[in-house]
Amino acid sequence: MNTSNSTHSSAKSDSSTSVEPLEQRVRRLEQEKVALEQQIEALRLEQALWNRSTLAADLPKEAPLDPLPKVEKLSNLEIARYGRQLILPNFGIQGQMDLRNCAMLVVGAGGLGASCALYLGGAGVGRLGIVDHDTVDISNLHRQIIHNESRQGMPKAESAAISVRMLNPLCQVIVHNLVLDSSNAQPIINAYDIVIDATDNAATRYLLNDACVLGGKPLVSGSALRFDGQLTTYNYRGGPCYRCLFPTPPPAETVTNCSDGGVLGVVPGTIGCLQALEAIKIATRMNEHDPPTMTLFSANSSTMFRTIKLRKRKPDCIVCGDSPTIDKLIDYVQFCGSSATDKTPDLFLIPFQERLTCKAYKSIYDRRTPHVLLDVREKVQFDICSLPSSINIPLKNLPEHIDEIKDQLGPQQDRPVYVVCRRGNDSQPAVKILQEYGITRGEIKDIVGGLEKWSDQIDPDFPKY
Ligand SMILES: Nc1ncnc2c1ncn2[C@@H]1O[C@H](COP(=O)(O)OP(=O)(O)OP(=O)(O)O)[C@@H](O)[C@H]1O
Ligand SMILES: [Zn+2]
Repeated sequence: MNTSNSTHSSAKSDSSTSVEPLEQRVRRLEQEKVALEQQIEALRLEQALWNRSTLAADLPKEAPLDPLPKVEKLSNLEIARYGRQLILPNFGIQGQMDLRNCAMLVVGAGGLGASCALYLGGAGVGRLGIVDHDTVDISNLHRQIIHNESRQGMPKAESAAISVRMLNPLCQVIVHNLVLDSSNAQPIINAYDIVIDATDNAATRYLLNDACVLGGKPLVSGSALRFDGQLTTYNYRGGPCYRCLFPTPPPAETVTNCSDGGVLGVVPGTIGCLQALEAIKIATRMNEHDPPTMTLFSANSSTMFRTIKLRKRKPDCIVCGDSPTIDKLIDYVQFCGSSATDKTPDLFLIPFQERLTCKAYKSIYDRRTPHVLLDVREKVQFDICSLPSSINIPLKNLPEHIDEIKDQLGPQQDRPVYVVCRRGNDSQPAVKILQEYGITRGEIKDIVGGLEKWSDQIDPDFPKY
């Protein structure tokens, strides 16, 4: 051991004193130049973070219709960066080259897309497209860790691209700051090898499914809500497409999003990581012969993960079957009854004369007119914030608690009842229920726009969540 070491070091010192051949010197300097250029690029990105407009202007905005240039050799910088995964058996140089030569599209830079895009960028995907139409909001940051406090109001696709480029300047990131819909999806999807569905709405799920079937792309799909998540790869190696499993969309009113249902931040973070893993496995052909599966995650259960084997594609599926009837993208807003941008639509279930504006309620409140203020949100929300002297009975429990309201109506049972909720949607069916029970001789009205509008129009100190 000692002997061999000393031989090595003496050989080294010999070579360091000898003159380096010109050709070798040129090669070495060229490599150093590339490494320095990459370092300059990383520093420039860091500096540009403080100058948003410079960086934003610099990001590629169009779908790259040119194919990703194929490389056949990793640079020394790449070998240093990806060393820990390069030494993995069954991954190695070939796996890294496969990633380097792969273009992936992450649709949605929200809860799922945040962890997914960061891990894909970090792993060394050659080209990463990021689609999102929305901007960064403070309420995103508990889970969408690709964004940060200083990027509030910035387009999410841009913010996500900055984070990925700062993590790994070798990954080419393409920003698609747009609503992906039938008019633009197909050429964008066709420009990538693998598509990741990190969105949150039915219209986009069906759109992505059909575009991936028509474009022949695997679709790594994830979802997360509250404490639960789900992961499936569609349209891959003879497995089913999303329509094979879910031929019709759920009724729009039964779909809950994170804003209404809540979500624990690490849940989409976990599913997003698994989506990145699935995409890496596809790109590098790992576990090629595994059957198609659906993985269910539940943070609340002791086992947490459950994997179900899926059947092959359905021969009678209208998009991936033997005789498909869908041969181009359709109107997914009409098909699903809701659009990608409908966050929480305002419902109009009762006539306007049976409703109160926030300003009208404020004057009733200021005049101290006797009344009952009924808050029909869930208790967990009522505990966050509430208006003074309101009573809390959640909408779903209302029929069993009618007597509690009657107790508040005064000796003549004639006090008006005003109903409030978070956004002015649940308060309307509550008014209908109270009317059916005929609980008061006074008026029954709800507050338009609910507590969110109260915060916007009356009391800016009232919290919004
Ligand atoms: N068709 C689409 N085109 C572009 N972006 C989309 C499309 N559909 C969904 N998205 C994006 O996917 C992301 C999904 O993220 P997530 O489920 O975490 O919800 P969110 O809208 O960020 O948050 P919240 O529901 O709390 O307001 C969002 O950023 C949304 O803008
Ligand atoms: Zn199908």
